[in-house]
Amino acid sequence: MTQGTAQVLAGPPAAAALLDEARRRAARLPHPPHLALVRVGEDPASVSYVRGKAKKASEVGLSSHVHALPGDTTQADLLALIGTLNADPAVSGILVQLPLPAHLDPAPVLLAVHPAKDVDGLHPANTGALWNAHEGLRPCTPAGIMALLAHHGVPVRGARVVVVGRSALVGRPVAGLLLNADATVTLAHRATPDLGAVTRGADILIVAAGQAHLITPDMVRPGATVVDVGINRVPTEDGKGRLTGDVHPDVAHVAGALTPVPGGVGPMTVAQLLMNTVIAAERQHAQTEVTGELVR
Ligand SMILES: NC(=O)C1=CN([C@@H]2O[C@H](COP(=O)(O)OP(=O)(O)OC[C@H]3O[C@@H](n4cnc5c(N)ncnc54)[C@H](OP(=O)(O)O)[C@@H]3O)[C@@H](O)[C@H]2O)C=CC1
Ligand SMILES: Nc1nc(=O)c2c([nH]1)NC[C@@H]1CN(c3ccc(C(=O)N[C@@H](CCC(=O)O)C(=O)O)cc3)C=[N+]21
Repeated sequence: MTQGTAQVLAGPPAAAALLDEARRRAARLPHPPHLALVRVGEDPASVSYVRGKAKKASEVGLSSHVHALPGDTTQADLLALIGTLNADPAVSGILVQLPLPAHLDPAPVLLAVHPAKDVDGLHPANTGALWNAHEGLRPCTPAGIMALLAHHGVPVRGARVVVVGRSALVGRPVAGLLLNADATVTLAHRATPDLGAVTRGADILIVAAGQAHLITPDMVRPGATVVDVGINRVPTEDGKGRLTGDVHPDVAHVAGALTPVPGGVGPMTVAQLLMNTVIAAERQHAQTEVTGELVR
């Protein structure tokens, strides 16, 4: 049997287009949008992601500040910082990097971020808006996936889409965005019987399970578009480890198109965060023009 190789849906060129738009729109505002990045503790992945976000922010002309809190920060102290950032008119967007240390409860923290500054799109006001197709800030990875599909010309309207994973950060919101874009959406999770039978029904398969190589070639419809959201660190001989996705590399012989890891969804997440910061700043500016102040 001759096997094909899937088209690579590369993240960097699609992210560059999004970053260009963010840069252009930021330059039209009277002040550069400001992103407050809140990190608690020293989780190495979080340290590296937050550093990457701050670096990209400066590249598109946004200002940013990393609020690095010690690992033993109390819930009250974290909420107090968010309150200060909410009240500061110079702050356009606030991102609290997840996961938080185990002694902190993320739900009240996400609730505390003002919805107009919630550039992660995780406040219930924004998730509710998404599910009802109302205006709001959209979560970065899901919105980044939509931008990646659009950039590469993958049609969503009418497509049968299967999303593996139902987290608040990825699975649920990407399903909502796809539904809003007129896809027929199925959500699968650990209690889904015969996962392969479900995923084989997908024209577009989105995998956000956090399980290295969960999706094997037999689980993919020939010619399908596969979006691999998973970021799994696997050990290597040199001890440094390497990143791999939730999709087995051999899926490239079955799929029509496939996002790589790294270099697929990851760069879109960061670009969309900066786009969201610009959108938040634009809306705050428009509101200030009308009312003379930011309504809270
Ligand atoms: N590239 C990027 O920008 C980003 C990448 N990620 C990565 O994406 C992955 C998912 O992240 P996140 O959504 O936060 O993870 P969570 O662990 O919060 O959620 C994982 C979901 O996958 C489901 N799942 C896990 N194993 C299976 C299985 N064997 N069969 C079916 N469903 C399964 C779980 O089901 P159940 O609900 O039943 O437990 C759950 O709904 C991770 O690797 C993460 O690192 C995350 C954010 C951004
Ligand atoms: N409040 C919150 N919002 C998030 O958006 C959020 C979060 N918490 N916690 C963790 C996850 C994970 N996440 C990623 C961001 C960038 C890459 C990324 O840039 N990845 C590169 C590789 C990076 C590398 O080499 O380490 C790539 O895939 O090419 C990956 C993952 C955002 N998350």
